[in-house]
Amino acid sequence: MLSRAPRAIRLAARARTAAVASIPVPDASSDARRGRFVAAAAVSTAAAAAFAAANVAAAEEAPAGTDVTTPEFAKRPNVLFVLGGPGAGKGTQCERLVKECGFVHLSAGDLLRAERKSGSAHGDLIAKYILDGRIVPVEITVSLLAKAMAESGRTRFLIDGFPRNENNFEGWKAVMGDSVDVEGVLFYDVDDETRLDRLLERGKTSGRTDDNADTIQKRFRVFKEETMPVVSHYDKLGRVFRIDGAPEVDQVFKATLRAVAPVVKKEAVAAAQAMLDAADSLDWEAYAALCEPDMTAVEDETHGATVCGLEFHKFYFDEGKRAAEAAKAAGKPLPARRSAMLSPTVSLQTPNVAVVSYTRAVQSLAGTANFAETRVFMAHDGVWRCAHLHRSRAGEMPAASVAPAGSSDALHTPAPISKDALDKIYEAALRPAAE
Ligand SMILES: Nc1ncnc2c1ncn2[C@@H]1O[C@H](COP(=O)(O)OP(=O)(O)OP(=O)(O)O)[C@@H](O)[C@H]1O
Ligand SMILES: O=c1ccn([C@@H]2O[C@H](COP(=O)(O)O)[C@@H](O)[C@H]2O)c(=O)[nH]1
Repeated sequence: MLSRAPRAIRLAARARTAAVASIPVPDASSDARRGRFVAAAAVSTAAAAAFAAANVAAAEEAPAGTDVTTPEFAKRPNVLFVLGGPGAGKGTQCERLVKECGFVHLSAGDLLRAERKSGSAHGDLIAKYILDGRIVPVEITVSLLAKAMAESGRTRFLIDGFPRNENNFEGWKAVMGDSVDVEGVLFYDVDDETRLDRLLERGKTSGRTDDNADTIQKRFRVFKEETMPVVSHYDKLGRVFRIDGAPEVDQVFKATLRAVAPVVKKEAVAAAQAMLDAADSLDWEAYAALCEPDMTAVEDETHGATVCGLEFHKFYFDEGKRAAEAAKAAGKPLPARRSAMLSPTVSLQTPNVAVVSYTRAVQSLAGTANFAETRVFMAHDGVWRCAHLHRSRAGEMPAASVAPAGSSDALHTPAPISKDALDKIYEAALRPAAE
């Protein structure tokens, strides 16, 4: 479940990185090949095999049954690409997002500079490309990103300064496939003149070989000609969060927080849905991983009292499991339950506190019961946990008079919620009226 995700990502990325590392990297003179997706095709074949191997390995390590109701989205890391011309303030804003929202910041440029310094076999090549303001072969960059993502053990990333061109974009897709959710692009818009001033100023102390007037002009040209088409691609998909990066840093950060709010809200809804799935499948381990240890709760079962801690809730999981085992032993139909989240709204109190309210419709053969639920979530290092739950019964409908024959067994394993259904949930959850 959620707590296991980083391990699965680690396994997948380890295999991917190994596959990418084995791809020969052309030397700096073979520029004619760049931009024609040759590298991407090479990455693709190796990565496909690596992916299959990593996914099998991850599945083999999974405790039996824990994956039954984990929606796909809950297992995948979220990625926001951060783009903008050189000197637009990407790194500055990412640093603030790390501090205030628990994102992991991976600057492709920083990773390349570190790789160069590490004495890697690609060191000279990287140094030459950076000095020329050109884009380093995608095999190197993607493998560094995949490795860093895996090593972080986390699931919420800002990938800064990447993808820099179409070839980068194809290389990323070939290696990452559907294993991550790219939420979109944070795009910092700042005119050339301002950025040039900033970079020349930064160049006085940065020690960067490319913070000089000559290389800066080359970088500006590469940005316009190669990176802007990637931004346009995401623009057409409605996935560019455009931010005016010209005002002072604090003001830009306010706009940045507004831009990331939909992504943050989506995560909170996903955490709530994962809790419902865990409850339906009586998966205590998964449920507990989504709770603060001192979670408070008011629900019909507490008769108006506020309970604190997890023991109260664990009782129902333990008893539910016992009832299921007893039913199985007696050859009776297994009890089954499935929850759907209806009309969710999310209110972000801070970037790390979200109030998720919805109607929970619980289906079982005994009938359908609706509950009004509110869950308050807190994020630590980008991981959401429930700090408070309020549930009230909101309506009930008795069982349909005729249940389809044999349906009880089929229902025992609740079907994972579909991507389409989730998209609808998110659409509803992210309506501005929720604020
Ligand atoms: N809003 C701002 N107003 C004024 N200066 C800024 C602002 N944002 C960043 N800076 C300064 O501009 C310089 C470039 O910022 P930063 O390194 O964040 O840009 P970047 O987009 O990451 O650049 P690059 O792509 O070249 O790495 C830094 O010296 C930074 O302190
Ligand atoms: O994906 C990438 C990112 C960076 N590069 C090279 O590094 C420099 C500096 O990048 P910054 O984002 O400004 O730190 C860039 O001009 C490229 O030469 C890259 O090739 N691919």
